[in-house]
Amino acid sequence: MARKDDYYNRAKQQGYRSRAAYKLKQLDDLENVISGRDAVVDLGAAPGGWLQVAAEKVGPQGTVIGVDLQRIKDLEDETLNERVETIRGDMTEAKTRDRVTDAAGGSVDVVVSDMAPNMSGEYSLDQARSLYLARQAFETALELLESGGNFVVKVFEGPDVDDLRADIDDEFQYVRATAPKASREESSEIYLIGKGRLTAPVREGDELEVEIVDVGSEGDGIASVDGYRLFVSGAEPGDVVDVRIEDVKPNFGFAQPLEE
Ligand SMILES: C[S@@+](CC[C@H](N)C(=O)[O-])C[C@H]1O[C@@H](n2cnc3c(N)ncnc32)[C@H](O)[C@@H]1O
Repeated sequence: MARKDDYYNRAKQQGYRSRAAYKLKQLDDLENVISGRDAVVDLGAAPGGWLQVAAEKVGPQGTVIGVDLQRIKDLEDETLNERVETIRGDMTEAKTRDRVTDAAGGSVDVVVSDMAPNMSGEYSLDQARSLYLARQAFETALELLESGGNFVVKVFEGPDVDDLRADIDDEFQYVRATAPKASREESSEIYLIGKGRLTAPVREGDELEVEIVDVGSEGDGIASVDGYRLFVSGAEPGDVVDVRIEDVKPNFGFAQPLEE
């Protein structure tokens, strides 16, 4: 196994602009964040290590939009560079977020953020700034992600990270926190991965009345809640039933009738 300091040398040898490139590779190995043909937004993208990895992963039919306060130089590899667009701006400003939304054409499959504040050396201040940047990235993800889309965000460990994690969990199928091997040993950064953006109008545990309008291939009743398909076990077309939501997937969910 490579020692942590070896990532710097490896990046040099393999033509990646930063050792951070290996963090995105490891996060993607863990949770399959980026697929071929995806449209990806990369926040805090300079100097461009994650951009290179994302451009490789999306393939010739995919696109990557990189945003940073710093100017990002064109990628040396012309084939990869064709998939990439860069925006110079501050993600805490509405005008930058508007530019990103325009460039994305309204929606994308993946939002990743490696944004980090300029370090003051005072941990509590740096941590609070990191959390603020992570919250900005989360807002951007909620605005841009398609149903089923994925989100990765860096944050420094500390107060209120659990709240951020819980908020991500509410909006995705699940959330996972991890510190990739390529992070420096002394680093207090973690990455939160939100898998499967939920745009469904219901959440696990909700109770509501639904009308069964169809029957599924396995005999479950099917209700429609604002166009979202809900499978209700033991119910038949025409029934009006009070149900509890048991499981919410991006494009359909499961519910159980409540006991009378
Ligand atoms: C750790 S570096 C990113 C490294 C990058 N993922 C790579 O692989 O090369 C963090 C970046 O976040 C950027 N950043 C910090 N605050 C930002 C903000 N408000 N808007 C946009 N970018 C920001 C910094 O300029 C810096 O380039």
